[in-house]
Amino acid sequence: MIILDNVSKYYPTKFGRNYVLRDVNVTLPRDRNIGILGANGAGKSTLLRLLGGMDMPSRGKVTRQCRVSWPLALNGGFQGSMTGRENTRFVCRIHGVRDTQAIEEWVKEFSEIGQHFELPIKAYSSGMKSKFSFAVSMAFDFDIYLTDEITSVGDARFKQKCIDTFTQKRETASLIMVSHDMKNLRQQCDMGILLRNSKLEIFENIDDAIRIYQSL
Ligand SMILES: Nc1ncnc2c1ncn2[C@@H]1O[C@H](COP(=O)(O)OP(=O)(O)OP(=O)(O)O)[C@@H](O)[C@H]1O
Repeated sequence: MIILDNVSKYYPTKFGRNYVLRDVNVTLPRDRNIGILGANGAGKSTLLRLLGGMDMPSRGKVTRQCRVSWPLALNGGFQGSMTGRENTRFVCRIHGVRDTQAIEEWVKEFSEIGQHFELPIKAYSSGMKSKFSFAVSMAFDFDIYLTDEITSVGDARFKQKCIDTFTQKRETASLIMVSHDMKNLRQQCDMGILLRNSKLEIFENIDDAIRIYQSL
C-alpha cells in the first residue's frame, strides 16, 4: 500500500504557488495495476516521483508499506560524478544489499554500456543513462514498479529485452504507470487515477477512467 495523507505539492513561481496536488487523501493498493491519466502539465510525473520518494510533498505525508521502485529509466536520479559501478553499489547499500558484486556485474551486462560502466555517469549519452537506469531498476525486486513510458529505453532490440525482463518481474509485482497511450494503459492496468485540478479521482476500472478523461 502507498498512503497519501493530506498531501499537497506546489512549486513556487513568480505568479505564486503552482499547485500540482492539494489536500489529497488516498490509499493505493499493493495488488492492483494502476494507470495515471491527466493532461500535459497536470502533475503525473510529479505524482510518480512523490510515490517513489524521489520528491517530497510540500505538506502532508506519503507512506510506503511495501517496496516501491523509483520511476523506471529515470535519468536524473544518479550521482553524475560517480561511475556506473559506484552508483550501482550506492543503490545496493540503500537497499540493504551487502554483497554488491553480483548485482554490479548483472547491471554491467544488462545495460550493455561496456567500459562506460567504469566512467562517471555525467559522461553518458542520454540513451546510455536510460539503459543503465533501467538495468539498475531490474536488478532489485520491488512490490510496485513505477513507470513513465518504458518505450523510451534504447533501440528496438534493447526495448524488447526490457519488456521481456519487466514482464517476468510483473509476475510477482504490480505497476503504477503514467501514459498518454490509452491502448497501452488498457493492456497494462486494471485501475485508473485521473489527475486534474490538483486532485486525484480514483476509478476501480481503467475503462471508466479513460472514458471520463477522453470526454474532458
Ligand atoms: N522542478 C520543477 N520546478 C518547477 N515547476 C515544476 C517542476 N516540475 C514540474 N513543475 C510544474 O508542475 C506541473 C506538473 O508537471 P509534471 O511534469 O508533473 O506534469 P505531467 O502531467 O507529467 O506533464 P506531461 O504530461 O506534459 O509530461 C507543471 O506545471 C510543471 O511546470
